[in-house]
Parts: sequence; structure tokens; C-alpha cells
Amino acid sequence: MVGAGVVGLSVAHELARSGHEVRIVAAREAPDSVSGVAAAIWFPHDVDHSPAVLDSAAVTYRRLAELAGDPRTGVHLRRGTVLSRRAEVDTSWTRAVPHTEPAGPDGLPAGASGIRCTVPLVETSTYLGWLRETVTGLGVRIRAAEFASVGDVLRQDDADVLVVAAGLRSAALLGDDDVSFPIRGQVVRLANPGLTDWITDDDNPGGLTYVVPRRDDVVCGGTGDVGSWDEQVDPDVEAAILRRVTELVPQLAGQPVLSRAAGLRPGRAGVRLEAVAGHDRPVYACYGHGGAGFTLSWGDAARVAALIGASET
Ligand SMILES: Cc1cc2nc3c(=O)[nH]c(=O)nc-3n(C[C@H](O)[C@H](O)[C@H](O)COP(=O)(O)OP(=O)(O)OC[C@H]3O[C@@H](n4cnc5c(N)ncnc54)[C@H](O)[C@@H]3O)c2cc1C
Repeated sequence: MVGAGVVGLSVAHELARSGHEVRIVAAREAPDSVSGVAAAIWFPHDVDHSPAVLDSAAVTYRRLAELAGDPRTGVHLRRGTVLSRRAEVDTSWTRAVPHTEPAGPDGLPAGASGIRCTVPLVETSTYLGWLRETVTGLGVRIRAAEFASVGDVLRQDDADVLVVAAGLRSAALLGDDDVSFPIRGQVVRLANPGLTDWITDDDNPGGLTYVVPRRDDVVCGGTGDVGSWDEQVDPDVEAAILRRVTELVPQLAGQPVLSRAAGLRPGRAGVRLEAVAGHDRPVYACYGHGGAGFTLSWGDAARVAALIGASET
């Protein structure tokens, strides 16, 4: 496999659990990849809401909800509000969530509506370490290496099957995909004044806005700059994020900044989860999860394992 982000580790887990011997090569470990920048709340964001995506989101919801029972995982179930400021509200995602209800008007911005629900929240610093440990506990070996192409990987590794789960760089590795693109996201993490409820406000007139309280901080975002490869934090963008989140959640005013980050979501015109022809051994692609890599991780990992299993029978 190529890739040790949340998607690669989840796929490795499901393959190892179904009896495969799995090796991962990855340029960087998950905390130093895009997976380490995420908020990471369960929500199918920056990804199409096709039936396959919503099925994967539902499978992942259930798996993460189970994991929330184990404090070592860093997964929690948290209540919050999905705000909308448009007449036609996309509620397709609600079918992947056990229970939702309309938010009362109190505290909502003028003209906005809201859906209240409980979803898994992943504390990435704990979860990615737990996932890596669990995966290596299943016998998966992880080696640091960077490759320019799938051909190079196949020349250097005698694996029977190769899975490419390299996030945004997957398209370049495979060389047959021109519908992948970065979606730049910037966040600023503030000290948590005691918040537990999250809120997302995609239609905020100032730009994508969200507040995701975690145990030790509050992740405040964001941006969704399609096509931008800029991984540097922009202070003007941060100031604008702080203005918007403080307007939405006044308790955040004056909270100290703990850290800041920018990352490139692996955008694509549809998640790519399929066998890729044209190589001397079977190659599978699993990438293009946009702002939903955590949200789709377990569902898509199970689908990759099923695809590979079906090809072997
Ligand atoms: C600001 C921000 C907020 C987000 N919030 C959320 C959220 O709330 N919920 C959610 O579900 N998602 C969220 N996301 C999206 C989520 O982070 C991504 O969808 C997810 O991390 C993608 O995981 P991945 O494993 O595919 O890729 P990555 O995490 O990028 O991992 C890629 C792996 O492949 C390896 N690799 C890449 N190229 C090569 C190469 N050439 N050779 C060898 N190895 C290679 C890397 O080193 C790494 O190990 C957010 C993203 C951002 C930027």
C-alpha cells in the first residue's frame, strides 16, 4: 500500500483483519499529513453526496460511534448544529445519522436554519496514534519511502496487490487522473473556554466557518480554496476566521491562540475507489475524499477490502 494517512491506515486495518499480509510505504506519518490538520468531525464535507458516499459515511458513523466507547481511541460523540443560510437545504447526509432534529431559533443567525445532531468527533492527535498502533498490532509494517509513480512502487516491491491511498498525491502517482485538485483549508486552534457543542456554517457570507471544540482546544475554521496549493498560514485569513467564529460563538472572544495550520484537502470530482487497469499486478485506488477523509474512512476501507476479496475468489 502507499499512504499512511487516515485512509491508508483504515484500509490496512481492514485488509489485515481479513487475513492479508500488509505493508505500507509512506512519505510521511499520519500526524504530518493532511490527516493531522483535520478538525476532525464526522460530516460528508467537500465531497459529493452520492449513495456510495452516504453508505460509507453511515458505516463510518457506526464504527466511530463504537470506538467512542473506548477512551484510548480519542473518539467522542458530540452534539452540534449544521447551519444553513439557503432556501434549498441539502439534507441528504441526515440518512447516515441515527437522529436529527431542527434547531430552535434561539442563537441562530438571522435568516439561518439549523439541524441538530450528535456525530463522532475524532481527536486526531490521539486517534491517529491509536490507529497506527492497532494496525501495527495486526502485523502491518510501515516503512518511510517516497515514490514518484506507481510503476516505481511496483518495481521496488513484490506485493501481489497495490492499494494507492496517498491522498492528494495519488493522482500524480497513478498518472491517469485529471479530475483531482486541492481544496485549501486553514484553521486556528484556540484555548477551549468550556465549549462542547460544535457548529458548522458553510453558507456564512464571509466564507466557510466552523467551530469544533475538542478536549484541549477549539478548532476554528476555515477556508475552502479550490485549486490553491498554498500550505502556508495566511495571517489575514486567520484574522477573518477569528472575526467570523467570534460572531457565531461569542465565548471565543479573547481566547489565546494555541496553534494554527493549513492543509490541502484531496478534492476530486467523486471519490476514486476502484481497480486501476494497465499495471503488471492488480492496483486499487482509494482517494479523493475532500473534506471527509475521516467521515468515509471505515466505510471505504471496508469497500476496498471487499473489492480485493471479490477479485481473489
Ligand atoms: C483544514 C481541514 C479540515 C478538515 N476537516 C475534516 C473533518 O472535519 N472531517 C473529515 O472527515 N475530514 C476533514 N478533513 C479532510 C481530511 O483531513 C482528509 O480527507 C483526509 O485526511 C485524507 O486522508 P488521506 O489518508 O487520503 O490523505 P493524507 O492524510 O494526505 O495521507 C496521504 C498519505 O500518503 C502518503 N504519500 C503521499 N504521496 C506519497 C508518495 N509519492 N510516496 C509515498 N507516500 C506518499 C503521505 O505521506 C501520507 O502518508 C479536513 C482537512 C483539512 C485540510
